[in-house]
Amino acid sequence: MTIGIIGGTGWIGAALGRALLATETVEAQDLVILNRSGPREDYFGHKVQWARDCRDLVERSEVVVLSVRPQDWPGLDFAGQGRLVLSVMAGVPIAAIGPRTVRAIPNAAAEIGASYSPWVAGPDVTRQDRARIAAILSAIGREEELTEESQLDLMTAVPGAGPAYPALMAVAIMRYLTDQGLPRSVAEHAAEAVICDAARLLSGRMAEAEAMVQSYVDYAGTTAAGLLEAQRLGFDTALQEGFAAATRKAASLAG
Ligand SMILES: NC(=O)C1=CN([C@@H]2O[C@H](COP(=O)(O)OP(=O)(O)OC[C@H]3O[C@@H](n4cnc5c(N)ncnc54)[C@H](OP(=O)(O)O)[C@@H]3O)[C@@H](O)[C@H]2O)C=CC1
Ligand SMILES: O=C(O)[C@@H]1CCC=N1
Repeated sequence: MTIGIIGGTGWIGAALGRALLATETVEAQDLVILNRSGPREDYFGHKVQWARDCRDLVERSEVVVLSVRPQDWPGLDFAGQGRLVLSVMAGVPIAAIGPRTVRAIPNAAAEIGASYSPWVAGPDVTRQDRARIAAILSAIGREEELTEESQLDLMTAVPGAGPAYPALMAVAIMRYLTDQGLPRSVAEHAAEAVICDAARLLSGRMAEAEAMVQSYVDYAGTTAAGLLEAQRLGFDTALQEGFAAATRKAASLAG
């Protein structure tokens, strides 16, 4: 299968291109890249094809990945020519791209093969197309087909943000500890212990998240004191409002 990535040197496009090569989902000679800044001799240790423009890329590709920023989409001289298209663009609807389009929302954990990439298929996407899309997205992590395109704005707002909200929490943890006089290095270790290590207890057990919070509250110790005060001051409300603002922004990108 030949795969072309428009935006293949960007944050998500490069993570996908690198993963497709690393997992041998595509051979280097079957990967076609287009960007704004021009060809590079080396693409993650491989010699790939570089397209002159969108038309050239589409002609050389069986599957075309669209990975430019939403604001660059209107200026892109793109015609799918009936090809299977995988768009990762936030906010750009299937109707604006073409009926044989799958829209997916990956996240930055694609860099380490740990993205969650929900996707929705357009009306002309076949069963074989779906299998191809699943194979491509599996190179960067887990994929899941959803039924409604409107669900993708929610996916953009929440899992699409990748490590952003955990990073915000890490910053808060480190600021609290350094404000109390701890060395920055110790604060970093403590934040990593919470955000990266302890949170692994939830892996594969998200259905138990509410019970986990409740078990700390019932324990009535130091963690309960902290959780209850954070909730009283609007911890949950602030996150709900943040997610809602991100969802509104995703919905507004369609113009
Ligand atoms: N970043 C994220 O966490 C996520 C991003 N997305 C979506 O993925 C898409 C890509 O985002 P991201 O990778 O972050 O963006 P980047 O800005 O990192 O990458 C954009 C890419 O598009 C290329 N490009 C821009 N304009 C053109 C053009 N006219 N012709 C050819 N190539 C062009 C750029 O080339 P050059 O480098 O040469 O300028 C670059 O390779 C977006 O639509 C975004 O909504 C979805 C989920 C998560
Ligand atoms: O922050 C952003 O705009 C990108 C697109 C989707 C998620 N992250």
